[in-house]
Amino acid sequence: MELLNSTLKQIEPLYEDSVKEAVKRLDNLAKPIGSLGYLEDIASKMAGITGKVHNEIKKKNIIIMCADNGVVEEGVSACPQYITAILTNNATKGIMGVSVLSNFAKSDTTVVDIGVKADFNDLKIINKKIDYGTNNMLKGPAMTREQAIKAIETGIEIVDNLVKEGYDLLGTGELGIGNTTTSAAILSVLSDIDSDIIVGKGAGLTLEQYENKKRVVKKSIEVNKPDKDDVIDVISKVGGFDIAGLCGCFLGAAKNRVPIVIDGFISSAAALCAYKLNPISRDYMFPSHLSAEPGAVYMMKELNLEPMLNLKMRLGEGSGCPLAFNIIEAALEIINKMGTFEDAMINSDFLVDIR
Ligand SMILES: O=C(O)c1ccc[n+]([C@@H]2O[C@H](COP(=O)([O-])O)[C@@H](O)[C@H]2O)c1
Ligand SMILES: Cc1cc2nc[nH]c2cc1C
Repeated sequence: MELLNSTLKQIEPLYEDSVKEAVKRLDNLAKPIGSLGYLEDIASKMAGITGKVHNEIKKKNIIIMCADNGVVEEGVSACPQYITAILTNNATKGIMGVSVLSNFAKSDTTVVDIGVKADFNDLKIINKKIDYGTNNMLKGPAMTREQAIKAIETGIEIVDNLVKEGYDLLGTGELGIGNTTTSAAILSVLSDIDSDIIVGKGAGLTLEQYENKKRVVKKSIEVNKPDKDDVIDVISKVGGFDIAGLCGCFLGAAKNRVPIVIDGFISSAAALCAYKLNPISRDYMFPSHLSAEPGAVYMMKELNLEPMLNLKMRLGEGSGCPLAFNIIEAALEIINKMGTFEDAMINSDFLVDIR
């Protein structure tokens, strides 16, 4: 609890002076004011994070938290539980969606076993297992309060280490069969929105399975009665180790003043938990895309963030992060390299006075 508490205390707002300075420079560039839209917001937010108008990304990393969910025994996913272990094992082999896109964006990945129901012999998978999956939240709390805190602190530690290694742009991803169910439950509790309009088909469900998933989410909330004002209570009762770990990543990134990208529905649930634990942590978040999962739009509303892209993606894994990395780096190129109106005038001094 000490690491979580100290992290929450150390999170500070953006450097407003640097934001203002960046906006001033952007307004002076050779373009109509505001015409580069969201790219300008990204560039000025980056200035607020680092305290510098000019920024350059040196090393990028996507943290993939992998965990199993006990609620899968209720038939909430199209996939059997062992798929989580297979996906986790393949996440270090360069063939998964996130791996390919991450390589394309010249990013690294960090694969963390925070609670998969299997053991791995691949040393590239970081073993931070809290337990072999959570308990079935339909029958009681998914995990203990201590486990939730330990998982959040694991995420903070992973980020602390990556920052020490020189990573200056982070992404968040996950692998975990059943985690769209836990994410929907978390969002419903934290937002007071009826879970029926949040629950989606996740990795794919028949209509009958979908109706069952809605029942399971609603009943799990009824059974556990999570306290919406106590985020740790919500995570421990209806969350997962992956969401808790990613929540820690968002808090750790904010503490270290490092930008961190949100991927899809599950990653957004973790971001929302971090935001509720310390609202300032949101200043360090960049939402990559709007997941096709129906609850994703409510996640963004609750966070009051606007995703950069809408590609109808619903893969998870962190697959939206490399795309956002490219956009963030493009925004930095603009503020670093575009000329001002003054530069444009100097370049044109061969013209006779046409004013
Ligand atoms: O992040 C998303 O937007 C997203 C939407 C649908 C599915 N997923 C991925 O699919 C898995 C969860 O789906 P499900 O149906 O088992 O809850 C998990 O491994 C996620 O990475 C991810
Ligand atoms: C079934 C399946 C679920 C996934 N969740 C994230 N990536 C995935 C890839 C597959 C193949």
